[in-house]
Amino acid sequence: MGSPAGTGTGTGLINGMMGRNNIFWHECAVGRGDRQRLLKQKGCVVWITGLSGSGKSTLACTLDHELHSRGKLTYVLDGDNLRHGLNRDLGFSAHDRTENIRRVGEVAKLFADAGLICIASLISPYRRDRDSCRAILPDASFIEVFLNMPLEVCESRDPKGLYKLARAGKIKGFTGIDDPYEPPLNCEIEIKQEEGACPSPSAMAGQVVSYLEEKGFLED
Ligand SMILES: Nc1ncnc2c1ncn2[C@@H]1O[C@H](COP(=O)(O)OS(=O)(=O)O)[C@@H](OP(=O)(O)O)[C@H]1O
Ligand SMILES: Nc1ncnc2c1ncn2[C@@H]1O[C@H](COP(=O)(O)OP(=O)(O)O)[C@@H](O)[C@H]1O
Repeated sequence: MGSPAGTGTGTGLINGMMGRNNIFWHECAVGRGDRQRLLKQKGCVVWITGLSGSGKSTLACTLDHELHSRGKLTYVLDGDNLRHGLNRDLGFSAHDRTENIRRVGEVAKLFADAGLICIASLISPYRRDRDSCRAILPDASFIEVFLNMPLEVCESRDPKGLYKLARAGKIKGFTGIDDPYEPPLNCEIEIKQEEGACPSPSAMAGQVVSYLEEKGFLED
């Protein structure tokens, strides 16, 4: 299943489909289904979006640990971390954020095709960019998780002191302060405060694990 739409024939080149600029798609005999059977799980992308300080990295790592302890193969793509390497040339303009999300979406797609449960945690403030990532994944294998924490909560946490700098005008274009965040309209999972309290990291991860179990991603 190595073709662009995940529907390859398993033999040789698929002419026409990717024949753009004389570049063709090459199919291998071992496909996504074979890898999934080996791993006893289904490849997918858990895409965590939310404001800085909403708990994206905390959820990603807690979920990673929980799935790993259940014998599942996972990999975390964290926005902050990727900006040290793959995306080190990008800043925080709308154009650069879009390119950031496009690249991470493509990498996440490869991990999912490899059969892994890929956990991506990025602010990803633009709906259109998240939807573009969803569009390149096979049906239902893009799971958007909205960490819906109020700005006041995120700002009061401020573990890196960035909100303080943004309020002081020392960082320009900070998401939620003077740069936009577009909440999802149709996400698979929303994590929010209950009676004014944020769920614990293990409760947040539990919500995602339940979804993955229910939809059959934790078996082949
Ligand atoms: N201007 C501005 N706006 C938002 N965030 C900023 C900014 N400058 C630096 N940072 C730090 O970068 C982290 C977000 O990187 P992402 O790759 O997730 O951002 S984005 O998806 O491209 O919007 C973000 O990490 P998290 O706090 O983990 O979200 C910040 O630490
Ligand atoms: N569910 C939670 N309950 C309480 N504090 C949390 C929770 N999730 C994250 N935090 C704390 O909030 C801060 C920001 O979390 P982090 O995961 O770094 O957010 P993000 O990756 O979205 O910037 C950290 O200090 C973290 O310990």
